[in-house]
Amino acid sequence: MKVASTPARELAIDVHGIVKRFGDRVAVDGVSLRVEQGQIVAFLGPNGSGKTTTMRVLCGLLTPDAGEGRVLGMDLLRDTIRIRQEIGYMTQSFSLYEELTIEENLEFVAGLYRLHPAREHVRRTLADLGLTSRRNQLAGTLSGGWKQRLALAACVMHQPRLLVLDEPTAGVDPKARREFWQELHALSLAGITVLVSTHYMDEAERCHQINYVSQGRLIVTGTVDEVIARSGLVTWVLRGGRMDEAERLLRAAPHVDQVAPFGAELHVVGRDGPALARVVRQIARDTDAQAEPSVTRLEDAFIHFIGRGAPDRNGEPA
Ligand SMILES: Nc1ncnc2c1ncn2[C@@H]1O[C@H](COP(=O)(O)OP(=O)(O)OP(=O)(O)O)[C@@H](O)[C@H]1O
Repeated sequence: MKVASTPARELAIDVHGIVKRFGDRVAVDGVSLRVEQGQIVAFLGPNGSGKTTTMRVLCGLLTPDAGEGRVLGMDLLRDTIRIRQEIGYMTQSFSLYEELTIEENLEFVAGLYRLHPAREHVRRTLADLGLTSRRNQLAGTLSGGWKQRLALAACVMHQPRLLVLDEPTAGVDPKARREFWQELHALSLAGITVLVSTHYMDEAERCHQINYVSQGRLIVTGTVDEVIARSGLVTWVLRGGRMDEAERLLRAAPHVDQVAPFGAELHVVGRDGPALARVVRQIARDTDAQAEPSVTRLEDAFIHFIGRGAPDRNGEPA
């Protein structure tokens, strides 16, 4: 046993070369990933890029066609039943019994998982998720945010070590989304590893690790800062002056990869820093605008990665 190579923090996920095919379609294409225990990990990418399939393979719900690795210290290929017992999975269309109360829904789930004593598991889960005062409310009368909180309660009641959430906040208002993310961070602090797919940049920015998926491949992995740095992009902001004209000139200018209006500002992004600076300063002068360098945002980095998308294996446009 090589003690010296033991990582500082235990790895919840350590997989290599994962491939998953559906017929001729390669949904996951050679994914390798390491995730430390207790991290919140985002999967981003266009619809159909393989986020859900990747997460399903990683939590033992789908068997990969190739690849190997360990999840929660167990063998991804041999220990799938044991891995599944340790995961909580919230699908895109989580289902609740609308005609049952919050408490009755959780009692039902406790029965499915054969949790004993069920009453105690339900009581603890209601308290942990801030649902106790609403426990007698019918699920069908809950707002989107509370329904989603109940769905989260249902998938953490059996105390999983790995939580898999497939676009959990789609259609939920900003306040409820923020509260939901506070819950995820509390779970993370308790040592639970969270895999979450999302299309929201602000949610990605709340994660310890971001994975950008395109056509089944991991295009980039890292922290927010690492992902932005890997894009190699430089950003300038223009304000004041004749913005319509500035935008038109910038779109036609060399060394400008992206131009995006934000309120009264234009964000201009490119890869060649000195060349971009020259172009932006000239156009700012010509349009009576002020120009200054700015911080590259995650969204700009992703738009850059989308544009570069990996070669398509499935014969569809990138
Ligand atoms: N059970 C299945 N049988 C056949 N093809 C599938 C199956 N599940 C997924 N696919 C295909 O695999 C590819 C990846 O799908 P997946 O659902 O993983 O993408 P996604 O990034 O999660 O998409 P979305 O953002 O729309 O949820 C798609 O082309 C999809 O049609």
